[in-house]
Amino acid sequence: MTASASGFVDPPVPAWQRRWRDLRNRLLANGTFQDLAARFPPTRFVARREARALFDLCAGFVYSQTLAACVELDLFAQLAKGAETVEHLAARGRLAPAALLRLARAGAALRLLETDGARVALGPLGAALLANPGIAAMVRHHALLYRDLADPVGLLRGETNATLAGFWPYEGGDAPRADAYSQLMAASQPMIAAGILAAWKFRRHRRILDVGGGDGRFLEAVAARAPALALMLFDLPDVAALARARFARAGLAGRAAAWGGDMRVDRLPEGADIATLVRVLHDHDDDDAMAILRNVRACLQPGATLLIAEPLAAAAGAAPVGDAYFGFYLLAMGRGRPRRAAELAAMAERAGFIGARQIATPQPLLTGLIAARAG
Ligand SMILES: CC(C)=CCC/C(C)=C/CC/C(C)=C/C=C/C(C)=C/C=C/C=C(C)/C=C/C=C(C)/C=C/C=C(C)/C=C/CC(C)(C)O
Ligand SMILES: C[S@@+](CC[C@H](N)C(=O)[O-])C[C@H]1O[C@@H](n2cnc3c(N)ncnc32)[C@H](O)[C@@H]1O
Repeated sequence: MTASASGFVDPPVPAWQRRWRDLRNRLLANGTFQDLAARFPPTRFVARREARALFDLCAGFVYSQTLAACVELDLFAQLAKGAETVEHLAARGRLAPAALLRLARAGAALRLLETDGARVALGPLGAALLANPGIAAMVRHHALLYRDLADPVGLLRGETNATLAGFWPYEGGDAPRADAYSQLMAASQPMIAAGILAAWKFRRHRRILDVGGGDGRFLEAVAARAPALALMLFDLPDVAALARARFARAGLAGRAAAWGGDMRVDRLPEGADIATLVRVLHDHDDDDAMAILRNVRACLQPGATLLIAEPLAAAAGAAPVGDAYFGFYLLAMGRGRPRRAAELAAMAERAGFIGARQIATPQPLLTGLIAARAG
């Protein structure tokens, strides 16, 4: 592994791969080669696939906004029970029928919807979205992210006053905003919890401490799977108060407790045999992430388990999610970075954990999982 000036760690590229990359790039950047490849039957398929991939990158924002329009008009929920006529959907959305049909055709091209021109039904991706209401919440939330990304170079230069940073006011205490971001996290948490619960058996533990546990949505899901487990949560004071309210509503007050404070410096509650950091470390720059890991280690007995769950950089089959999506998301948020599994494992070991290893999850696109033991 080699560390660059920015602190990012990349495996070295072998010399033969660098030579092949240079040759490939010289060919691909040559217009005559492209013309020939597009006409020559054996390479035509690849040429079309690459052109389509590049077009999709050019048009990605338009596709995202097609999805945003469907979500804003609540089309997926309206179609949950079956197809509806273009006229009916147009009237509900206060659109001209021709405008609704334009959206339906765009949605059909993106597999979100299906239409025969008179009626509109869910497409396979629209149907999948219905099962995960957190996706629609994220699509709505992206209005903030895309505003900040209107000038991506300005954002990279640190010249943009990013609105997303104001959505996540970790410093300073702001109860209404903590409520807003905790609602967004709670809406998307079931997708994350499902992956973690499929990959790790919580029944074998006695007491869990969820650090940066938000409003307790993750612990509520764990509690249903492990009925004997005692539940502890630590988060900023305004958020810990939301967790207490959720535990009371869910009838968990007898087995759950929440503490408020700063997880980087304040003493964490002791006695857990498993501590979890779910979508927490990537929000923080390296010094703070190390402070959190050391603080978690300090509250655990040797042998206790640490689970880190977050989208990983360079995840097999999901590389753009970590490095492109979360790379820019966290830049707009003003701190943190996506990390590779090996980086997180090395950081956990520097903080006093041993045996750090990656655990497979059913949807690496949504969350990666690292397990380690307190040394
Ligand atoms: C039935 C027939 C005929 C065939 C079946 C064929 C078959 C088996 C098909 C598979 C169907 C299937 C199981 C589909 C499943 C689809 C799923 C699970 C889709 C899930 C999609 C999830 C998405 C799009 C998630 C998006 C999440 C986002 C954008 C999350 C953003 C998170 C943010 C911004 C977090 C911020 C936290 C912070 C601040 C960084 O810490
Ligand atoms: C992205 S959210 C994840 C919440 C939850 N784990 C989930 O996955 O839904 C990060 C959480 O860390 C909390 N947090 C951020 N900085 C903190 C700090 N210094 N001390 C305690 N909690 C903090 C936030 O309040 C928030 O609830």
